[in-house]
Amino acid sequence: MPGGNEPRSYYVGMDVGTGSVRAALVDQRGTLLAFADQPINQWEPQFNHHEQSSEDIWAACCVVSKKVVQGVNLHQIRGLGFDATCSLVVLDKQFRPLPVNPEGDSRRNIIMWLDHRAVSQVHRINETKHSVLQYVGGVMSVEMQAPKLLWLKENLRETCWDKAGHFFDLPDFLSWKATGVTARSLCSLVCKWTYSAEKGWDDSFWKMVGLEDLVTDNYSKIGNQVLPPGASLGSGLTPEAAKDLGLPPGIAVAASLIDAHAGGLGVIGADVKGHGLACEGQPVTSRLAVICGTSSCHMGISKNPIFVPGVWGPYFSAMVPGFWLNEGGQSVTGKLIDHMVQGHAAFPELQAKATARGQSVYAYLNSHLDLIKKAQPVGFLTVDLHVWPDFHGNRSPLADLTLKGMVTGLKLSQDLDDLAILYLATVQAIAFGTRLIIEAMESAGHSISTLFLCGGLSKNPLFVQMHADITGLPVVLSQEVESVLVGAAVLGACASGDFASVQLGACYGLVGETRL
Ligand SMILES: Nc1ncnc2c1ncn2[C@@H]1O[C@H](COP(=O)(O)OP(=O)(O)O)[C@@H](O)[C@H]1O
Ligand SMILES: O=C(CO)[C@H](O)[C@H](O)COP(=O)(O)O
Repeated sequence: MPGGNEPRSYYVGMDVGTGSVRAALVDQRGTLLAFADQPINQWEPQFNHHEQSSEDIWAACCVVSKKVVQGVNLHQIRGLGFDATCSLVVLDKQFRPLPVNPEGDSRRNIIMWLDHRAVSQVHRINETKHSVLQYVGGVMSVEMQAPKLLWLKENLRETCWDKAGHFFDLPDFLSWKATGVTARSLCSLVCKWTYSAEKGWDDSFWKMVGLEDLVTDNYSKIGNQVLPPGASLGSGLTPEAAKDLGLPPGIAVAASLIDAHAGGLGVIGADVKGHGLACEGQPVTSRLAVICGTSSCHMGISKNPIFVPGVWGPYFSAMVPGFWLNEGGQSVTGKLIDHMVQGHAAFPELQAKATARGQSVYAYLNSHLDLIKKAQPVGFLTVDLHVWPDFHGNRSPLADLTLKGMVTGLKLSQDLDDLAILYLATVQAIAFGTRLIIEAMESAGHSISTLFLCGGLSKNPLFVQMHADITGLPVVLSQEVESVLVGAAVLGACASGDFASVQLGACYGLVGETRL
């Protein structure tokens, strides 16, 4: 399809991350032509409760969509794809927001992916040892949907649970909002809801965990029409949504992806020829896509199912059709780095100095580390200071939400040098966490030769370098930094029929830079 000088077709990708909504206009060669972002609200009404508003998120989608198509011939826009975090959206029978909080604030109708309120619920679910748990690494995460649903039933029975008509994963809410079609994506249901691509829903699981009411009406509240990512939904964009988004009514809208899976799709098929990389000529199963933003998600695919204790999956066709997927994860990586840096006594000084130099605090810290390192490489500055990064539990491979963070080697001083070294130790701790996940995946049967990084943290050269140094693997950065958005646009391209599959759409991501 690609080729020729003038792009014939455009596709819009929409990526709803934790902190902001991003949109991109992408052409049929996978080139990103326009980008816009818009922050979204987050509430943390109490510790471990993280909430958002579906109306606030949709409004942000409308802002960024209109921005990226400014000046474009709307008739050339062929498709729209969404990816989003795996947050839980709650609507009543008339699709109106319902409160997920005891305050009854229905603006806050989303339980976010990193919310850890449902601890006792997930403990009871794991106690059942139900067979579906084999397909989430043996232990269900508190961040998945069943524990949160059980929490709503047990804690907000009258104000939320009994009134609820629809429980959506956020990516599926967005595609419903765009098309009026309540079909769910195979990606979200397989990865976060225990749905099996082969067998569908398992009644015995929902009954065993006390959510038997979801089985009634053939799972109407959580989805009984399931489509592969990239499938075209209904009659496409509704006139109302088209007006909201500033896009042509009727354009194809794709069944969605979770954000990490869109990022994985956006990079894992990249053309690596000519860079002398270990993975050149190797199967795509030798590549590990690491989508590193607020959290980090480690996406490895295989032709046959691989059961990795403590690593989510194996999930069939949840990211690349026809492949099994294992997803390792670290719940807080960017968020942890922000937490450590912003909470340090020297942060005001850092902020002032970075601003004076017109730099981000991370660019400033990276250059400060180069300034204070001695004869040895910068990584040796932390020889006496170490961080254990599980401040929000361990998602993979230990799969233990009770674990906490730890710092050892602190002194009485709290100056800018101390902050820089603590920042470095945190980045290294995250890279060691990635190494632990890779070791678990390889012991179970994966064979990984190259890391493909994308997401906000991939823009931090120190973060990338520490991943290469500590895992001992080459790290590939794609030419297009917004790979998650390219992944979302690939969905729209596939739904439009211009590409026969998401793989074909995704293999035009190009490698721009490598690090060894
Ligand atoms: N240029 C950058 N340099 C260093 N860190 C960055 C950069 N851009 C984003 N980040 C970090 O990445 C995280 C946000 O990741 P991103 O992928 O943009 O968002 P989301 O997690 O919402 O999808 C934040 O912790 C932020 O500090
Ligand atoms: O569990 C997830 C993916 O499977 C979450 O959606 C992801 O961890 C959050 O992404 P981000 O860090 O980019 O906000």
